[in-house]
Amino acid sequence: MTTPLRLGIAGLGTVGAGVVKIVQSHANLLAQRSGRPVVITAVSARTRARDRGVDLSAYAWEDDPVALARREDVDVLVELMGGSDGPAKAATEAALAEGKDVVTANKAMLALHGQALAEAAEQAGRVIRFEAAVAGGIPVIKALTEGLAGNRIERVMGVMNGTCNYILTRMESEGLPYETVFEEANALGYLEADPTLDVGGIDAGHKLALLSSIAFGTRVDFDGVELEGIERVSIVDIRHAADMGFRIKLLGVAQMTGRGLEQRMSPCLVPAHSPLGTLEGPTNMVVLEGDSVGQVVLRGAGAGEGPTASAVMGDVMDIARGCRLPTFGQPAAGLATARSARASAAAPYYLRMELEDRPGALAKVATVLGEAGISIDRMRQYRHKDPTAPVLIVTHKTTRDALDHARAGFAATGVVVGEPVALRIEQV
Ligand SMILES: NC(=O)c1ccc[n+]([C@@H]2O[C@H](COP(=O)([O-])OP(=O)(O)OC[C@H]3O[C@@H](n4cnc5c(N)ncnc54)[C@H](O)[C@@H]3O)[C@@H](O)[C@H]2O)c1
Ligand SMILES: N[C@@H](CCO)C(=O)O
Ligand code: NA
Repeated sequence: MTTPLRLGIAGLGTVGAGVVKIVQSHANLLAQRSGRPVVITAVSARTRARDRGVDLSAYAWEDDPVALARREDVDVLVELMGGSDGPAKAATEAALAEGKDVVTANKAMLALHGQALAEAAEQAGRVIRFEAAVAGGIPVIKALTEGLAGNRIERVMGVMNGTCNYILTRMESEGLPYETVFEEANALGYLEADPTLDVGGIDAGHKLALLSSIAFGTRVDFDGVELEGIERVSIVDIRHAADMGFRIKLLGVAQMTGRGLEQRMSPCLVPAHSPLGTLEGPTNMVVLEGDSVGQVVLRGAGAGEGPTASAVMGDVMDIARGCRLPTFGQPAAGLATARSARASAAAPYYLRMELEDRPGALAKVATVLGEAGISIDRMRQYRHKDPTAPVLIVTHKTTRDALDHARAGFAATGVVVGEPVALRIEQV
C-alpha cells in the first residue's frame, strides 16, 4: 500500500467541517485520483464538545493548533481557523518549520503576511496553497498559476465578496435601502464577525491583493489597494444606474501600467447585460485577461461549506499527487516589490447631482465639464417636485484628475446643491 497523506485540520467551523465531510465521503475517489489514501489524523478547534454533524472519534484531538501542526503523524496542516495573526499564523509557521505543507483558506493572513510565509515555505522546501482564500470554490488561483502560466496577464477583475453582491442585488430587486438589507444579511449569518471586513471592501481587497501578486509577479501589497466599501451606495443611485442600463457592483480591478501596479476595490457601474452585470446574490465572478488567451470569465460560489471545502481539497489533492507549485506562482525571492500607483486609466463616469432649478443652471454645469475637458455622452433630468432638480450625466472616457477638477468647479457654480455622486463605469 502506498503511503497515505495525513492531514491535521485546525479549525472545525463551516469550512473545517466541510473538509472532514469530503475526506470521509469521498475516500475512494481521492485515493484513486491521487494514487494514495488521503486521511485525517488529528483535529483542533476551540471547543471539543460540539456537534458539528461529523464523526471525529477516529482522530486525535489537540487543544492547541500549534501542537497539532507539530505532530509527527501530520504531513499537511489544513488551517481553517481564520484571523490574520494569532493561532493561524503561529500554526502555519510551526508547520513549515517542522517540514509540513500548509493548505489554508485564510485570505487575511496571506494578504498581510504572504511574502514572509512564502519565503519560510521555500526555505523549508514546503508549499502553501490557498485556493479557498480567493473566490471560494472558483478555481481562480489554479487558473492563473497553471492554465494561464504562458500569458502576460493584462488585467484581473472580480466581484469577490458574496455578501456585498447579495446586499447590492437585493437592494435593487426589492427597492430596499442599504441599512435594511444589511440587517437582513446579518440575520442570515452572511456577515463576517466584523462586518466592516465585508461591507468596507477589506475582505475583497485581501483577495484582490493575492490575485495581483500571482498575476503580476509582485509581492502581495494589500496597502496598495485603493479601498472603498458599499456603505455609501444608495438605493437612489442603484435605481438611476439601472435606468441608464447599468448595475452597481463592488468590483476589484488590478492592472500593471507604466506608472506601477494599480489595484482598486470600489463600487463601480457595469453594463447591466455584461457577465458582471448579470451576477446575482452571493455568487462571485472573476475575469482574467491574458495577452494570448484574451478574456476568461469564471463564475461560481465564493463561500459556503461545500464550495470552500471543495477548493481546500483541490489543494490537498495537488499535494497528494506531488504537484508542488510556489505559493504565488514563482519563487518568492523573485517577486518584485510593487510600486503602487493611483488608478489612472481613463473611464466613463456616472454623475448624479441636485441642481437649483433656475435658468442657466444646467449650462453652468455643462461649462464646468467642458472646461475640465470632459465630454457628455448622455444626460437626463427628472421631473421633480422639490426646488432642486435631479440630474444624471454619463460622461465619455475621462481621467480622475479631470473629474477632480470638475468637482471643484461644481462647488463654485453656486447651483449644484450638496456633493455630486461620481461612480466609475467599468467596461467589461
Ligand atoms: N465560511 C466561508 O464561506 C469561507 C469562504 C472562504 C474562506 N473562508 C476562510 O476560512 C477560514 C475559516 O472560516 P469558517 O467560516 O469556517 O470559520 P468558523 O468561524 O466557522 O470556524 C472557525 C474554526 O476555527 C476554530 N478556531 C478559531 N480560533 C481558534 C483557536 N485559537 N484555536 C483553535 N481553534 C480555533 C473555531 O473553534 C472554529 O472551529 C477563515 O480564514 C475564512 O476567512 C471561509
Ligand atoms: N465574507 C466572504 C466569505 C468568503 O470569503 C464573502 O461574503 O464573500
Ligand atoms: Na478559489
